[in-house]
Amino acid sequence: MTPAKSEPRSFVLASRASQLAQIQTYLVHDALQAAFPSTSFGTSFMTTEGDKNQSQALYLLGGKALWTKELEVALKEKSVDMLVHSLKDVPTVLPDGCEIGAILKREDPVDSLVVKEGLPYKYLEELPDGSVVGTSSVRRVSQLRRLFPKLRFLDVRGNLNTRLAKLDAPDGPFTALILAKAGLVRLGKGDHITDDLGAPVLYHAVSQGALAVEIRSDDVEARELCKALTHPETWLKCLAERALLRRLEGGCSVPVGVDTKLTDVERGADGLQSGLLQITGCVTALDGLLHVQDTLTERVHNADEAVKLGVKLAITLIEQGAGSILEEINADRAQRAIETSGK
Ligand SMILES: NCc1[nH]cc(CCC(=O)O)c1CC(=O)O
Repeated sequence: MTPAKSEPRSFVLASRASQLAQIQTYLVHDALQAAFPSTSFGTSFMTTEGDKNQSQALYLLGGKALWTKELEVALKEKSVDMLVHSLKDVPTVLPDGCEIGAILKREDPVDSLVVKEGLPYKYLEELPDGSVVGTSSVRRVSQLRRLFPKLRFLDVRGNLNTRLAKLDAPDGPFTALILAKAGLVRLGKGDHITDDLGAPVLYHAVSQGALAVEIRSDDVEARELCKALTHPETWLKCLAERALLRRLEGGCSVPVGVDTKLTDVERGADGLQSGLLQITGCVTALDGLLHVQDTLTERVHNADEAVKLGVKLAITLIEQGAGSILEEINADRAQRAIETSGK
């Protein structure tokens, strides 16, 4: 008896249900479909804990896989096959049985300033003393407080469209917001940007601007498909950045900023052979007073070497006092958790 010919497998891509997440998922979907025209790909969208808890400051919720956990459960249960994430929202340690299959070419990773509709300002320097700048990121607040001590910073939550609506609300408190450029551009809101805030003013988040696909570690077929999507330069840069963050024991909600360059790239017949990897990392105290920063540069030939450079930078930063900044933040977070638990 000949065995029944099995149906060709189809792959379901899943992400959060926010508009940005859906756009990102369709980007990955279309790239896969173009690379593998005879394979069938579908999509599925879900709400995560991070979407539901919109009231608490993000850094108080820190350390948890807020944006990824429910998705990873579905992945492990095999109800979906590939998770599409903003890599910066993906914890540096993945659950057993899950791995990053692809990292796509990075958009510009900088943060951007968006000034409230109708106001005559374009740059942070121009904002009147006491202006309220909205962001939910301790990294942005810490670094900007240091350089702009006369501005005030206020938490703003919700997906990008919600935040932009809060900014432009006539009676709202915000003069401007700081948002990742990549998200705004992907949403088609790049024209709202009044200025880019790159290094050395504002060091961006680890992996900001890069999309990643998470798969089951035992899914050989999905891994093969993912290979076609990975951008080797972005992969090396993001692995170094994630290794730095992992060694600093930070989640997505710590004041760790980076700026990474890969230059002098050597290519061979089977792709990227090596590149000169330069990574700057910084850790800034919440009040902006303490700031530790360093840069390392090395030629790297593979992921392991990129990871080692990230770890080495973390150790250098810890030697210079980054550890005590992060400990203080963890203590502050624990204290606030106690204070809010009674409410
Ligand atoms: N946590 C929110 C989040 N996650 C990824 C992006 C932007 C897109 C990206 O960095 O790839 C954003 C919005 C923001 O920080 O402004």
